Amino acid sequence: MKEPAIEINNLTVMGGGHPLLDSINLTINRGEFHAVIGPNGGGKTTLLKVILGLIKPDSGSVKVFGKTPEENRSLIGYVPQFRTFEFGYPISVMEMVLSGRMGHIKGIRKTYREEDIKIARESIEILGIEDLAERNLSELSGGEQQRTIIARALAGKPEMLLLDEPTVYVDTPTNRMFFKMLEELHDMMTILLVTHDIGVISSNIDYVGCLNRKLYTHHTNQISQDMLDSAYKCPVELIAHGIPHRVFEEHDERDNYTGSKNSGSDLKKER
Ligand SMILES: Nc1ncnc2c1ncn2[C@@H]1O[C@H](COP(=O)(O)OP(=O)(O)OP(=O)(O)O)[C@@H](O)[C@H]1O
Repeated sequence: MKEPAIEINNLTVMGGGHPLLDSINLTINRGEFHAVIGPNGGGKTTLLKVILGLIKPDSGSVKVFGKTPEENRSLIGYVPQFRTFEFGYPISVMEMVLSGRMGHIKGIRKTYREEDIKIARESIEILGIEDLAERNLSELSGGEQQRTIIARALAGKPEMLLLDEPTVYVDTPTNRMFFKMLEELHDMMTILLVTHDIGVISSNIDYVGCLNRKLYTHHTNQISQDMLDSAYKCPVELIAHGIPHRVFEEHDERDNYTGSKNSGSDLKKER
């Protein structure tokens, strides 16, 4: 029987007098890989923060592995947006990854134990960045920094990984490696990835949701133009099954877009 990792029912979150999330329903079962796409400001980060228990719903309910988000937050590994990190600090990769153990050390004096160091090393190995362990974070490439902050999330020994715009600062080859790595992580845990970049949606994702205050979940990893239209309200790039295979809708800049023009099968150009 399927065990829900996340169960969200009729969730509404208000901000500035408006709904930031409006009557959201979402179930993610253990072991699934979900992606939520949507435009900037569509509510993706807000959704992740509700799952983490950092933002309280105005109405509706959220369960994380059957309990409140606060009760089970330690089961979640959170990879926040890159811009929330200060990579200029003189801190090594190992130190950064070890900081992911903080929540697991009891007491006021936070001293890393041998077990913490062992788990941090394992996380570094999973991400394949052993060679970088003693390097300063500020010297690394965007892709290497990306691996480091994911290793930090893994150091908390999560059962689910939440990733917020994980590919913003990485180039296409790094993106491909990133998805290969996520595929491997998917064998170990449940994953929810949110992004405004539909180019990151790959064939190993089980379900795609489109979020723009309201959430539309699709039981497919193929994004259709209608799905995008409902979330973005304007023509955007469409990616077909598999990362390198991109399809673009014809887009006339002079058009004032008012709604759905093409179905997925009307797509014409291919690179
Ligand atoms: N505390 C708040 N009060 C009022 N409005 C807020 C609050 N927090 C966020 N917002 C607004 O809610 C909307 C959703 O923000 P959120 O960060 O969830 O979007 P997002 O989809 O993650 O965007 P991006 O892709 O740009 O990161 C934005 O318009 C933002 O300005």
